Amino acid sequence: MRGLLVVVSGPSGVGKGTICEVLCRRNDRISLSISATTRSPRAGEVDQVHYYFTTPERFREMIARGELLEWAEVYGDYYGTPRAPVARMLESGRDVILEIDVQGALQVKERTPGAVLIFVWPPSPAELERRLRGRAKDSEEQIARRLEWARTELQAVPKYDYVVVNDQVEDAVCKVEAIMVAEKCRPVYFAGLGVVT
Ligand SMILES: Nc1nc2c(ncn2[C@@H]2O[C@H](COP(=O)(O)OP(=O)(O)O)[C@@H](O)[C@H]2O)c(=O)[nH]1
Ligand SMILES: Nc1ncnc2c1ncn2[C@@H]1O[C@H](COP(=O)(O)OP(=O)(O)O)[C@@H](O)[C@H]1O
Repeated sequence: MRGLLVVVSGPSGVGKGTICEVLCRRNDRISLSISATTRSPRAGEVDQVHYYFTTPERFREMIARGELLEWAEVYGDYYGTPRAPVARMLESGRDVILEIDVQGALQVKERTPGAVLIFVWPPSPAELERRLRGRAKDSEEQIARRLEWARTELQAVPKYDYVVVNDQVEDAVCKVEAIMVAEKCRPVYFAGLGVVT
């Protein structure tokens, strides 16, 4: 059976990366898609592991060749999902998580029927700011920009299928796992197996 395509979005610092890492670590049928980006690597980030770090020229080539499932400009840099690895993993039956922004998520929703969109939300605005600062990976200017953008992203929440509040990481991961199990029991998921024609 084809894998499930799950989109995880939410404001910067809410804990998307933390949730997805735990989810993939304990479910060996779930893979995280590696995005391409023109942003510079942060300390500790490894090319081809955390992102495919690339130039704006190369990124524009990928767009022109149709190599990206979706792409968007976020905080002044380009980010996009390489299409081929995602298609390969889904066809082999693996579930795939795209940790991407709202603009990209809505493109996936339009182009990929069956994709499940999950929005991760903080327990409070103050806690979001605390996490963003606690991560200590962004400048004050970058933090202000990310908090401002969080207010814009909030408007897209009704277009998502689910909202998961990330209070305790363990609870949030369990909720994402539960959503994935439930989505795999929808009749539409069995199209092609003779259950739905
Ligand atoms: N549309 C799109 N957004 C992405 C992609 N990869 C990452 N993003 C989003 O880009 C934003 C910035 O990501 P990043 O630079 O890693 O910063 P962080 O979210 O603050 O850790 C986040 O909202 C990510 O979800 C992608 O392939 N496509
Ligand atoms: N449920 C949580 N409670 C407390 N801190 C958290 C929680 N989830 C994530 N964090 C912390 O918040 C910071 C931002 O998390 P991260 O996963 O990098 O966010 P994002 O990927 O959404 O930008 C990290 O320091 C992380 O350890």
